[in-house]
Amino acid sequence: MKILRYIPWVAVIVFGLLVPQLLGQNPYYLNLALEAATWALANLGLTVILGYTGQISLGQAAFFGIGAYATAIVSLHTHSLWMGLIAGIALTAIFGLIIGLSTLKMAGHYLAMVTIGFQVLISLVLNNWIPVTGGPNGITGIVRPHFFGISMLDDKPFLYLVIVILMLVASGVHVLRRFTWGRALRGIRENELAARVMGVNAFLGKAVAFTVGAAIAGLGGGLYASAAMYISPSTFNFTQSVTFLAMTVVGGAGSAAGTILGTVVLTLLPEFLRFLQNIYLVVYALIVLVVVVLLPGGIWSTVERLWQRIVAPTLPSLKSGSTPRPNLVTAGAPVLTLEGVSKSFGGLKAVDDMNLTVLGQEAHALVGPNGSGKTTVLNLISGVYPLSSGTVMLQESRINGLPADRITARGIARTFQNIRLCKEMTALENVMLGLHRHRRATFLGNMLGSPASRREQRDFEIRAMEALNFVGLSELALRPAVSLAHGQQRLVELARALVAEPTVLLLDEPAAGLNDTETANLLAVLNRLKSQGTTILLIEHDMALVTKLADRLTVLNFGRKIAQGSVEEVLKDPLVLEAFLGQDKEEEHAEAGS
Ligand SMILES: Nc1ncnc2c1ncn2[C@@H]1O[C@H](COP(=O)(O)OP(=O)(O)OP(=O)(O)O)[C@@H](O)[C@H]1O
Repeated sequence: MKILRYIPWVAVIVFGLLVPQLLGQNPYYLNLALEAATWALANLGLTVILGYTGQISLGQAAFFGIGAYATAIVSLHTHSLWMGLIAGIALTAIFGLIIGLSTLKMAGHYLAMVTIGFQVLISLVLNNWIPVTGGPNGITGIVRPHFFGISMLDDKPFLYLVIVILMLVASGVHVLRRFTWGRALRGIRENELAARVMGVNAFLGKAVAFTVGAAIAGLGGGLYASAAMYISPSTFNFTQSVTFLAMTVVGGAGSAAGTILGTVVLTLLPEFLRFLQNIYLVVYALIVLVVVVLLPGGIWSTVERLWQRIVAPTLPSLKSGSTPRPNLVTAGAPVLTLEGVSKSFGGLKAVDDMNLTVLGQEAHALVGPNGSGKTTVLNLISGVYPLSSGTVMLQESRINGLPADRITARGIARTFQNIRLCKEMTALENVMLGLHRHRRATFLGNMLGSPASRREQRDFEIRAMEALNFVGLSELALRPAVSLAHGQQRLVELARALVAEPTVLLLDEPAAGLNDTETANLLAVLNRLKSQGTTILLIEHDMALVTKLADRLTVLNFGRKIAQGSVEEVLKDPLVLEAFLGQDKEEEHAEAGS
């Protein structure tokens, strides 16, 4: 029932608006609620950075602090909290962007170290830049606004204001997750290389995630400063950053609702544990650990799973008869040209002076013994590796030297030998990621749930369903990729490449690991693609499949091209026979020896 889907929204809004009423006039609880609501904003920033994009930030309290101080200082000078908030958001966004830019060179633990360093630096500045920050004494007398003529000096109306702002930001973060940019960020988290090859500029995505995540924390910090009317550096230290991280992870970093839940739970927990006096921190830490270990997706992921059992998501509709269309090029015209392409890894020449021309609408197979450089050729074409020398032309334009996402945008799409799907995302979402290069809606539009974002979402859903239907998997569209069989995962990858409407489709051993039935099914799909005029460059060890599909064949051995031509011609070539027979003999020896 569609109406059931709105119940969580209504429940959240009613609960949020009831909280100030339920707390009555108790100043302690009102303060606690104000604190939790502003912390929840800092944590929503972390949802975008960590939960969606998978980037560790241990400096969220620094962003929160920069927002608080900038808001306090500017609002004290201008007597306007709104001016203060704008300054706070802008300044934290700039700092967020700077940290985000460091992701070009840093990832994982190194990035975590950068954010810790940033946190420590900001704490030092807040403590020691006394003329501006007031040093350890902090800043007092921070203004509270008038809003539509209502004074916010009382905690209760101010709490209402903060809760409304929190809900607006939370709904922005929530809807971002399902639209194009949110999907791209999640793609970066789950499989950055796959996302890049599907046309996502991962560096830009991470920089934007940090900028937006920091700006949201800055907003939270500004509201915190106004709520407390007094700030000092001790509120924005490393311990607070760790607390923010714990709140986000315990609730569920991957969703806005989980983040708010985690913030509420870990704000209230110390209150419930006060009776334990000295050992309450130990118990607090144990509870956090237990939740993190037992519920890796956070408390909310369990709630979400239960909810999906009650309200099962419905399959998007399919337009009958439509199929993904390749970007057609003239049959027989050169489409993809490699000239003098070489790639060395240290002393090893994996590809050596390779020349290759793929013609329009042909299926061209690249074969050769193990380690002969086939996958490296595909990696060079798709921008995964830079070339050591040579050029790669797609029709008239040179594509080597471009980043992978721009090469995809020019018309190259590929699959991988070792399947690279975003495993926690559904098959449908994985395929929709392949449509990233066709996006129109902006990041902000996605967060605001703009009509353009909604239209794009519907259009992408239909196109992705068509592609899944084309490979025979539309019924499994809503299953997480990780739950699909190996052969099905290969077809999802193929569907993901098809929706990009490539000029040239690169397939790296699509039949690897498939049984006979799955291989026959794959061959039928590839033959249908061929009959539509798709230009295909394929690596494959299954020579039966190659013989049935390929128009021409190029053979590599030790990184060098040793033969090229029609399948029949090439398979009679003595050099080719020697290369393959040599390999067979090696394999026989190996088997005899084992
Ligand atoms: N990133 C890398 N770093 C170092 N060496 C590499 C790298 N990628 C490939 N190589 C080496 O380059 C050579 C060619 O590897 P490549 O994977 O292109 O061969 P292949 O023909 O695709 O093999 P297979 O059929 O087994 O997949 C191999 O010796 C491999 O070890």
